[in-house]
Amino acid sequence: MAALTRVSGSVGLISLLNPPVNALSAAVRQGIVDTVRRAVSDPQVKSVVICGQNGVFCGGADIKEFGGHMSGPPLVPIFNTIEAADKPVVAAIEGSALGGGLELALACHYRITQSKARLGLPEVSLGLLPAAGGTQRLPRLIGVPAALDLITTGRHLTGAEALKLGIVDQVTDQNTVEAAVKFALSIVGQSLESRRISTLPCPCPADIDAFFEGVMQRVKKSAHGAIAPVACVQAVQAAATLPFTQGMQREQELMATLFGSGQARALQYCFFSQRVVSKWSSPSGSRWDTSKPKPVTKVGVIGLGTMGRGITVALALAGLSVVAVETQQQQMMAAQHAVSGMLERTARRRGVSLVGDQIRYSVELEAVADVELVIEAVFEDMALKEKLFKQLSTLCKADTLLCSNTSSLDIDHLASQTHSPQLVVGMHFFAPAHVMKLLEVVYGPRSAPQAVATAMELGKRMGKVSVAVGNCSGFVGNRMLMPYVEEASFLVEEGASPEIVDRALEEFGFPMGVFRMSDLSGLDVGWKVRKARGLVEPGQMSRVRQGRRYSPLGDLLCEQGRFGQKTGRGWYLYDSAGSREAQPDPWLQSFLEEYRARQGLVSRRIDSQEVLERCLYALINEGFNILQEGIAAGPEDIDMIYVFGYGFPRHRGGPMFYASQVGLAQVLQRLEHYQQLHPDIPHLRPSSLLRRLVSSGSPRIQRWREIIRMPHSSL
Ligand SMILES: CC(C)(COP(=O)(O)OP(=O)(O)OC[C@H]1O[C@@H](n2cnc3c(N)ncnc32)[C@H](O)[C@@H]1OP(=O)(O)O)[C@@H](O)C(=O)NCCC(=O)NCCSC(=O)C[C@@H](O)CCCCCCCCCCCCC(=O)O
Ligand SMILES: NC(=O)c1ccc[n+]([C@@H]2O[C@H](COP(=O)([O-])OP(=O)(O)OC[C@H]3O[C@@H](n4cnc5c(N)ncnc54)[C@H](O)[C@@H]3O)[C@@H](O)[C@H]2O)c1
Repeated sequence: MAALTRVSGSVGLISLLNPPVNALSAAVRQGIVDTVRRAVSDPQVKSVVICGQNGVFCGGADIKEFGGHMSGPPLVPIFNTIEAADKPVVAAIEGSALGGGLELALACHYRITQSKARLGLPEVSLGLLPAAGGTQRLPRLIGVPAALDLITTGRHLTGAEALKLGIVDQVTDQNTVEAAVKFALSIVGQSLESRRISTLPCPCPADIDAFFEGVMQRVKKSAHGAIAPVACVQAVQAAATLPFTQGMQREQELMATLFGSGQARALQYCFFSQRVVSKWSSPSGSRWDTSKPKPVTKVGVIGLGTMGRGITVALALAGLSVVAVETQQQQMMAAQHAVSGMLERTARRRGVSLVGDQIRYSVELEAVADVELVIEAVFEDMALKEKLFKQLSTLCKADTLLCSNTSSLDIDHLASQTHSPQLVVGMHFFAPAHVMKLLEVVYGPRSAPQAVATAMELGKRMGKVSVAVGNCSGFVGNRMLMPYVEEASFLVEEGASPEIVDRALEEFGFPMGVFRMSDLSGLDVGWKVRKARGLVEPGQMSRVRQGRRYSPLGDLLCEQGRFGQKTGRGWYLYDSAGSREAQPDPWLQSFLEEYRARQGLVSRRIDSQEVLERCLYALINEGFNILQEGIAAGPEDIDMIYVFGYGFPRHRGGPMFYASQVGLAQVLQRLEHYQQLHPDIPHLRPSSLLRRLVSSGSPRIQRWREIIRMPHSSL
């Protein structure tokens, strides 16, 4: 899995071969040991170049090996041997040098890279740290602050950025291996003393203790309970304060604490799930590998409110031409201004040039007549959308895909308004649409495989994690959110405060609890939806609606004009309208006391365990219903939707993975317990799929799809 050839007379060229990313599997590691030994002992070899075949240097350790028994030679001694070699070793980096791949390059004496190659130490995103010397060599090479940034965020750099930071010695736009071989020939016989990074002193900031204290505080705050970023800081601190050998020992100790952790398992599950969801399939049998996307270069966006603006920016940044239509003149002007601002800021942050001239604005719907795909983002009003889809179906080209950004309305019904229902799918973006990574692609029974494939491909071009899901009210994400939010309100009726509920969820790892989140997005949004569903009875306090338990608390707050941050009060109090600093509101406390008294509710103490169980198990239970109905193809789809769209802590793997870690039998038992206490709450009734999985012995999450597909008795 690694080959040695002699090129240009005296250069030993070692090529890693393990497609697609030359991951450092046991066989590759053994290959490196053997080829390095041969190259070093061959008198005809004067210098060495290490490269990867097929245009990729190395994607790091083989993550698939982490789940099982690790065999084969370990990386640390291999890299130490390379660094200690008395012949110059040059890394020729094409494609990617990530994780162990970059650590291999850091053990070499020189690094030459393609300008567009991706370099980085992304182990933290897998719940690990760079444990083949990365935490000790990188700070010695580029200094502590820059190394900390890369190691604690895991972000990737381009070759050009890596050159600026001093990680590589040369960047080329020519053939990288040829450039490296030429370079290797030119340095034969030169001293390697200053090229062995492990022997260099570690450049440190002045007051090192205060510096690390500050860094640790910042990292802990943004980690939301993830342990790997904290361990990364500790490892770099060891590089800054200890000799290399002791630092390496500390790196290994810290890695040992992370390696078998539940968080590492969850994060590695997320890595593979993100790839699993791109391989979509639908119950009708259409699949990613048999459905060819239609080429799309020009897209129409209808409605330039909150969502339409972000979608326009996302499309333009992906290099597509956009025709943006808004009927309200004033909105149009505001939208043009907002889109330019978003583009400028994003372009500046990404270091790319502006792409605003690809957008054409119009107040006439006819402007989209020649686009290949339309994304509708007008008000959430079925009558309005029906009319629009009828018009679009007539005025667009016969093969134009018509997509809706609706958050909950029936995609099949919209499709039925058009001449070609097979060309209609949902493209459900999340706000802000140019930032949020999630895209739910909603197919109906009549959607053509090509329509789904095209929407999925377009999502990918915009850098989204696209998940294909079936059509139902709220699709996957919002449907599961409903029981979660409802449970939170029930808990407040029963005696909790919004602060108690939010604190428990934030300690679990959500960036915001239910109530802070509702205040941010606006209480009126849910109010409108409940009104449309006929659930709102103005001024009424009844706790049963449409035959099931209902909490009117949100409606009562809206009736008081409390819409959240935008009005300066909602579940919390804010200094002023638009302010973000949430304070507990004494008014709300007395309002709740009065409410409970009028309802005859006796307030009780509610602890964080109950908050987590009631909110999360209700959400998870709905996830099982969704899987059972085939709305999501597998647990990975649900988990990626929650991680990328709803802030579910990635280090918990998503709701379904979390349930598998808690134990399905335990989740079932607690749901049964709460259902007995609250028989009027239907979403606490355990899903029959959950029961089936438990009676099948609670198999690993990777096996759930088999059980879901198995025919079963409905008794
Ligand atoms: C490389 C990429 C950027 C390429 O992206 P692209 O879009 O082109 O392709 P895909 O992402 O679709 O990938 C294609 C295909 O390849 C699979 N794959 C990718 N990378 C890997 C990998 N590293 N390992 C395995 N498989 C990989 C991917 O799954 C796709 O296949 P699929 O079938 O799913 O379609 C991009 O792929 C990417 O970003 N890859 C990951 C890069 C990364 O994160 N690298 C870091 C890996 S971790 C690492 O390197 C650790 C090192 O620091 C070494 C540490 C040594 C530790 C050894 C263990 C010590 C244990 C000590 C504990 C002791 C405990 C005790 O004492 O008990
Ligand atoms: N806001 C969110 O967080 C969010 C998230 C996901 C999905 N959505 C969905 O996206 C859609 C739009 O939501 P929004 O929050 O951007 O709404 P919005 O009220 O901010 O904007 C809607 C825009 O559509 C325009 N419009 C109305 N009728 C039109 C027509 N016939 N032709 C052209 N423009 C027209 C309005 O003037 C307005 O500018 C809704 O279906 C909503 O459910 C919203």
